[in-house]
Amino acid sequence: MDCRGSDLPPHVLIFPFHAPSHVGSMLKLAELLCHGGLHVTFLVTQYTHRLLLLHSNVQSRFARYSGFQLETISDGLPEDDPRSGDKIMDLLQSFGVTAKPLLKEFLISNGQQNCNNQKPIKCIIVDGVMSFAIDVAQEIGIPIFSFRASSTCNMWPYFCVPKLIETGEIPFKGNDLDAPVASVPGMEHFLRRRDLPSFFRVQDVSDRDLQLIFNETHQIPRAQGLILNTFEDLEGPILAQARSRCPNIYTIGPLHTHLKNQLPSPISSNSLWEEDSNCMTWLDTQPSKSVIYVSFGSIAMVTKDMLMEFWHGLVNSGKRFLWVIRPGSVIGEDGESQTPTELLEGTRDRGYMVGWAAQEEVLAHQAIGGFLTHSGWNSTLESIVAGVPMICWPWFADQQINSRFVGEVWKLGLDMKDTCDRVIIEKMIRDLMDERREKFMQSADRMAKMAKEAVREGGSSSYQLDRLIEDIRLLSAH
Ligand SMILES: O=c1ccn([C@@H]2O[C@H](COP(=O)(O)OP(=O)(O)O[C@H]3O[C@H](CO)[C@@H](O)[C@H](O)[C@H]3O)[C@@H](O)[C@H]2O)c(=O)[nH]1
Ligand SMILES: C[C@H]1CC[C@@H]2C(C(=O)O)=CO[C@@H](O)[C@@H]21
Repeated sequence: MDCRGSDLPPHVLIFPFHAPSHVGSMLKLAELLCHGGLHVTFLVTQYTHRLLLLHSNVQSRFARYSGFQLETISDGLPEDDPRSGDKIMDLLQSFGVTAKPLLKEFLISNGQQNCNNQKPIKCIIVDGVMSFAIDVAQEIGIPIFSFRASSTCNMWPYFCVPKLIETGEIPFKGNDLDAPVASVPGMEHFLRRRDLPSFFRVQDVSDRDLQLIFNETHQIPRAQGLILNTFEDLEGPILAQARSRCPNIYTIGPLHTHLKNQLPSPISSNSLWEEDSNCMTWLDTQPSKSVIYVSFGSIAMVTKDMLMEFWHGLVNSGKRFLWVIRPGSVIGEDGESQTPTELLEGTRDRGYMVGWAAQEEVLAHQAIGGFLTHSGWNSTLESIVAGVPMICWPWFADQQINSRFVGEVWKLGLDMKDTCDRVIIEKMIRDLMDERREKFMQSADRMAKMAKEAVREGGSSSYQLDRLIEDIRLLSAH
């Protein structure tokens, strides 16, 4: 039987980069599209597939959608390669080379298959850092949308790179990272060199990583549209700038809240590590808003010295803390060093450490009063929705600019970039949790309300998601 002309729903391929949080947010998008009546094939690397089956609830969650399937592709690496966070840019570069021919082969063979109660794939949603898929889609003649997993405030400066070079603002002259940056429209009043995405801190603008993300960003307008995990009330002014380059932007975030609003079932877990649920029991025994939650996401790595600065700062602050130390995230960890007694005692009395937690649930817990974060975009959105003020310790990429927006534009917390010092950490924790708490809580409550409003029926993100689904239907019909 040939299903091409049947009234089956359009069939979309969703293809994320294999960084865990990109897979996580695009799975949320996949679930929203399935819920909206589309058929979805989700393409992940074999490595990610194995971890998803081991630690997430993807299989049970998607079992209710007959039109969903998980397919795999190679990332070209040996199975035992650690795929560690500090190699992420190498992984991104090599994936483009490996995956491009495989994607083409996959799409051609899908188009030749007989009907399996599904139409052939007629639309692609690809990660906004994998523009090779735009080439493939155009060669085959399939419409394609780009999904950039990071913030608009991160993406926009890449569009301004030619201007920044022309005005001599990059590469930076001298060592003053506090010098203002004038050539990113919409950010003139608060952007300093140190706030630009980390790849801008180069001696030479032909630097591989800056060029890589610059090129990826400049390919996005070739797609039919750009999907962003953000909402109009959060990034409106910068979205207006971005629309001058990408006129068709769908702002459908925060995705995790959007999903929860449409499917009031238990939280979707996209974990690639085993979640430690005991920390939730520990949190249940802590007073309201007394605990600072510490996590640096799925890519960041810290040295042992940094780890010790954080540990001293946390213990010396006298506050309770829940700290995620992801397996493999401490550089050179051999487990042999002696931990000072005062740290062990301070942790026993007031702390809890885990390898991985159910972060959305943690942030929503009544005991959480602050978040010491690396300012990854998903963590930032999750904190915003939970109304939890942040201390930002950006590690790389978009985190440097997200943290500036958190501290200076949205007034949702403190920016601690470019230092890792126990005294500063202790002081910032006290500021966030005690001295300046009231002020941060006011802005946090206000922004949390706007985020929830955006995904309600009639809200901006809800409207944009409907528009996206409708556009996919229209474009896939041809
Ligand atoms: O114990 C934990 C720690 C984290 N998370 C989840 O992991 C995700 C982390 O995502 P994010 O905050 O975006 O950080 P990264 O994993 O570092 O994400 C990469 O991808 C993001 C999207 O492009 C960028 O914004 C980041 O800078 C980049 O490092 C979030 O959904 C968290 O809820 C857990 O579930 N449990
Ligand atoms: C793989 C990382 C390099 C750049 C990507 C990014 C972005 O600029 O969109 C942010 O953080 C990362 O996850 C991506």
